[in-house]
Amino acid sequence: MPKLDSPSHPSSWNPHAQPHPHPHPHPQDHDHDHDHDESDTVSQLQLPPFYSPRPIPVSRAISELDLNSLSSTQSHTTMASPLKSTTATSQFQSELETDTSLPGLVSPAFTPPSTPGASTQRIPQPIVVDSTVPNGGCGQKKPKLLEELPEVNCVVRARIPTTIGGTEMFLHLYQNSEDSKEHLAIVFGNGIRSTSLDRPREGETDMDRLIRGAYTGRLYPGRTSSRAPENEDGESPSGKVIAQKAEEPVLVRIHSECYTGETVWSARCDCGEQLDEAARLMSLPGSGGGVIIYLRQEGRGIGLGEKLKAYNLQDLGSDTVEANLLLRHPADARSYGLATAMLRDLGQVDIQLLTNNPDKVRAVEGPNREIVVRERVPMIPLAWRGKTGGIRSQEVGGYLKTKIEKMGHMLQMEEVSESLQSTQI
Ligand SMILES: Nc1nc2c(ncn2[C@@H]2O[C@H](COP(=O)(O)OP(=O)(O)OP(=O)(O)O)[C@@H](O)[C@H]2O)c(=O)[nH]1
Repeated sequence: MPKLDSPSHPSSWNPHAQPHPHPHPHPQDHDHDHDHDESDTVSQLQLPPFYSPRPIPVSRAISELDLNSLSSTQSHTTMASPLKSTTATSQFQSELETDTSLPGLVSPAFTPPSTPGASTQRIPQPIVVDSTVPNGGCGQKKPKLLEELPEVNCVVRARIPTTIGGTEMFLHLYQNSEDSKEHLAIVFGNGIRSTSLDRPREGETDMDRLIRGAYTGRLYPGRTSSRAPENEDGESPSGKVIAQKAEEPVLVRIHSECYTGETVWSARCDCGEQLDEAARLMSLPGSGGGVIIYLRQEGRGIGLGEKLKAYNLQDLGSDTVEANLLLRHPADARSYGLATAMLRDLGQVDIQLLTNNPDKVRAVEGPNREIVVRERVPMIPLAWRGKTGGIRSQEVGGYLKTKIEKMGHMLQMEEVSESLQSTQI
């Protein structure tokens, strides 16, 4: 039975407490997939005193960063040669191929942002990764994983026509053996099915199956059978369904909930933009579709309330990692075992992962490499690519800088520097 959530943080603080070297994890995350060595991180940090964070405004703190001293060659991707993606869509592929100045594999160089009219419409090139070898393009850290994957069960799915060029997706809602949250799989493509959803339930009727989404083909008024007629082609009169490409790794994004970035227009992070961009790529004609695993681990697993406290600490001068530690949480309290189990349930074992986070690559592969990440597609902020609609703020610049410097995210630092310098609040 799913366990109920319980507060993960003591209600009272010890004003003399230092950031805890082994902070109490989020209840969902007791498998400690994520192996940040917090004690190391804490000892390396020049943390402000608990009750007296740096008494300077965050905007000034960021503008005072020594941007020139930042390494522009930081790289975690050291595979020997760029391999052309086997999975990119025809449009995706042609965008890549026409871009003759595409970045190299090791440290992709991107168009400096913020030059009006200089938009190149580039999209990031997939990078081959291999977690079984050192320097395989996904960091060195071995995540601590549960020995067995959690159980997951897709209880319902429904067709959702989207605002993204009329493309349709199927929203799958899961229950699991680890927590009581409603984790989701957003599936673009008509060939991807959930094994647990399709499994017959004792005593259910065809109408029960139709209502919980365990049908083939399409629903229409008056339909009574959960099995589609043989000749049904899966097209709807109003929507576009992306056809999955057989035998090719599907594009996957594992996304953690961010109420602030996805719902209330926060410019503190790039979460909303990343979700939109993942959906856009999976909606491209010929893309083969894709899966967004949407995990309810708000605030890197510490919950919304604690994240809001962390934002106040950030306004008082801490960065995103320091703020978590000051609140006695890990820098990152997330795990990805549920994502691994959900992807397996959806029949996706070879994947192309949209991420900059090296720990995600290793963690989603699971304790016995139940999933294999074949390629990583970097998530380059739109603003850095000269695209419109990208998030520009001092806060997001500082946030990305910290993710690169302290969390090992595979983005180039010089781009953050340029982005920060050109920021208009
Ligand atoms: N604690 C904390 N969480 C934050 C902050 N800003 C964003 N988040 C959370 O960070 C998470 C971002 O998750 P993702 O975008 O899936 O992943 P990521 O680790 O950034 O890696 P990518 O795959 O490269 O995007 C979400 O759960 C956000 O709510 C912050 O300042 N503090």
